[in-house]
Amino acid sequence: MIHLKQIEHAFTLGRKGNERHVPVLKGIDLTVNSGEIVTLIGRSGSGKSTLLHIVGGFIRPTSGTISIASQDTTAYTEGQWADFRRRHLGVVFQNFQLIPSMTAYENIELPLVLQGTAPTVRRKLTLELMEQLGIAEYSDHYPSELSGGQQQRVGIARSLILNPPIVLADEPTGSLDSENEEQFLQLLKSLNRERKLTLLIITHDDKVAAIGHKTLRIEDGRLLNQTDTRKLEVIHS
Ligand SMILES: Nc1ncnc2c1ncn2[C@@H]1O[C@H](COP(=O)(O)OP(=O)(O)OP(=O)(O)O)[C@@H](O)[C@H]1O
Repeated sequence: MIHLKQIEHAFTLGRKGNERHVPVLKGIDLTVNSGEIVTLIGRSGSGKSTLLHIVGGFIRPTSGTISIASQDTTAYTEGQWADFRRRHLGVVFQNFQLIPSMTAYENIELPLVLQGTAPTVRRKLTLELMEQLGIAEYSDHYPSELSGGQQQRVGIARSLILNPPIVLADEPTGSLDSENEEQFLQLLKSLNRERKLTLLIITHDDKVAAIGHKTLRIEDGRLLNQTDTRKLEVIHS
């Protein structure tokens, strides 16, 4: 489903004429199969976010190839990536990125509005998903009126509303307490089971890493070992 081959990335720092290239990713090969949860663990600064931003098309790698859902996205323009993301990818960020002036309901509905979905269909889909994620009662709440755990659920609902087959999550439990973290991890596991959602999650938290069918460790821009913690068949049975 996601195939990265020999991805390298260097950031350019410094003024023009005096630039420095700082290599951050140094030849990453990564495969995420359909219906799999892959967790990527590593220290701060190891290159996790850069890698996820490359998979989401927010950063163009210096070299290497990217293929997602059988499409070679390596040379996509920003416009092509935006279109591709709408059809294939949901993205959950650590700080939720909810729009403060919109209610929970409006935040979740927004991708459907932008897509031009009819109001009655929008309402049905949004309410159904809020019900499924246990946030229906917070419909009229603004983000500032929600707890961290509730905001995170709104964030994931918004990333799921267009029913993407793949979700990318950057430190999704970073600001949750342990009880909310546990609930959120259960939610991700059930979405994986019920919707066969493919998940790529980056984290520095062992508890989050443990929900992966496969856990990869990144160190100084290189993937180290690959641990198949459990077999997919066992998880899905
Ligand atoms: N836009 C940028 N310009 C220059 N350097 C950057 C940029 N973004 C990241 N870096 C550098 O790339 C390296 C990897 O950063 P990245 O954010 O991918 O790490 P990370 O593993 O996600 O860290 P954290 O867990 O702290 O979020 C760091 O040394 C960082 O300083």
